[in-house]
Amino acid sequence: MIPAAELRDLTVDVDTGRWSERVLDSVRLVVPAGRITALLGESGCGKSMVAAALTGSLPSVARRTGDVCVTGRVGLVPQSGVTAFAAERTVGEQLRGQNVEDVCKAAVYPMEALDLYPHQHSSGQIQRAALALALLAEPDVLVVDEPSASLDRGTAYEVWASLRAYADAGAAVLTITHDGALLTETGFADSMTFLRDGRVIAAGPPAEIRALEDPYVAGFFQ
Ligand SMILES: Nc1ncnc2c1ncn2[C@@H]1O[C@H](COP(=O)(O)OP(=O)(O)OP(=O)(O)O)[C@@H](O)[C@H]1O
Repeated sequence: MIPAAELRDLTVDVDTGRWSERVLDSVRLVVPAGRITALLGESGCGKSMVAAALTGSLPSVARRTGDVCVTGRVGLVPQSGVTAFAAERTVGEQLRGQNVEDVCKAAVYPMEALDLYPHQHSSGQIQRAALALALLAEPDVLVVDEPSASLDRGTAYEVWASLRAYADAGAAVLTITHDGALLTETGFADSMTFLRDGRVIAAGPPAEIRALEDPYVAGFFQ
């Protein structure tokens, strides 16, 4: 299996001048092509920092050691979809390309909303617009921060199914999520990695992870 993206002993420290913190500590993570790798963990444990490291967008106050290896082009769907768009132009003006209809369908984005400005969307709608925007660029490595956070269960299922199809077409997909239950029920994820306080505390196929008798991990499957 080809690791399209990999973190090797990644440690990230942030120092704002007023406070400093180790936000990632010796993180090892492999994101293979053709697979969905899910990253889970409590709020503030460092998931978005992993996404930032993989997409070359760590904050300026961050210092890192260790290696970040990415093969091919990487795309990011940020946690807040609205940040993927310029505020002063409609989403339709920014979602341009031959495959717009296809990517909107894959992202379950309602095309009738294309004429709206980013801030005129609901958070679930703009998140799906951001996914459509990322898919338009056909990245080899797709990092999606909370794809189903603002979605009802049915729409979340459709979005996950599209991510599954995108991985099956050959891409390496890393998804940050709290939705362990849906992922194991549907079988959409190939592997899961759990972070706690910036450290990887469990990683493996969903069935193995699900069987762990760790209250921290189990909390994500309720
Ligand atoms: N731009 C930044 N500058 C400094 N520190 C930051 C910055 N962004 C995040 N952090 C810190 O890094 C740590 C990890 O944050 P991160 O956003 O990766 O958490 P997360 O697991 O994605 O949380 P959530 O599930 O709430 O989104 C937190 O302690 C946070 O305060």
